[in-house]
Amino acid sequence: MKSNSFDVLPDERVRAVLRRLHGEADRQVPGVLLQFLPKLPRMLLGRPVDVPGAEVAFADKYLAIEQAQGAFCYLTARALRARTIVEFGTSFGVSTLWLAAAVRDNGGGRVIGTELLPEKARRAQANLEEAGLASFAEIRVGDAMQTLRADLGEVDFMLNDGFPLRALDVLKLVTPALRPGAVVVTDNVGVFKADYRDYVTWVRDPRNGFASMTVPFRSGTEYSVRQPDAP
Ligand SMILES: C[S@@+](CC[C@H](N)C(=O)[O-])C[C@H]1O[C@@H](n2cnc3c(N)ncnc32)[C@H](O)[C@@H]1O
Repeated sequence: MKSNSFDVLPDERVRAVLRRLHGEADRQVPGVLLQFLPKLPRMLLGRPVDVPGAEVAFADKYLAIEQAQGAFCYLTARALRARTIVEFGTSFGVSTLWLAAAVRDNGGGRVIGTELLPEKARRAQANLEEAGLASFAEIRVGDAMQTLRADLGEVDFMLNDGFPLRALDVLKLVTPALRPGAVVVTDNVGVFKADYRDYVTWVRDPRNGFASMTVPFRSGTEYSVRQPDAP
């Protein structure tokens, strides 16, 4: 049977906004691939490609998680009964909408999103409002290494979807706030293998308090669970 990721969402208003946003994101994919073309030789040689300031080159691009990943995050957050979710990398808010819907359907709470670029954060806020989810998300504008430094509360779920360069630093910053059993989902570890090598090595080292594996979504998604006996 053909899967329809949007079917997991009970609210047609949220489904309608996400359908539009995923459509726009999908139409940008060929342009994004073109932008990556010059980096292809480095990727094939197993070298890192992320560079400081890369956000600016993708300022008009969604770079969103795919629909199935959105549904997977929504269902995971529902299963965890997540009330507090941290998101590194909000962009135009596609993942934020999936997560805010989960928080609302769990009875309330907040998604703490983070976006470096103010215009992207503004668009994400407008999309949350259109979906009726604005009161379940707070988008912090600026570098996640600063904006996630305080006021997180006890975190049930984290989507680590900023650029790879900062992924491990941001995870280390948020880790003390993760409750036992919290889940961390990190997109693109398969595509940006070299960029995420240190991240994956760290999160899979049991001494750091996670159990972790790659889930075979198109781009390779690392799925990590904070262990109850974590240090
Ligand atoms: C892959 S996109 C996020 C896509 C989004 N999660 C979605 O599914 O729609 C990554 C985003 O992280 C933002 N970003 C990169 N580095 C950042 C940083 N240090 N702090 C906050 N945001 C950052 C970029 O501007 C970009 O919009």
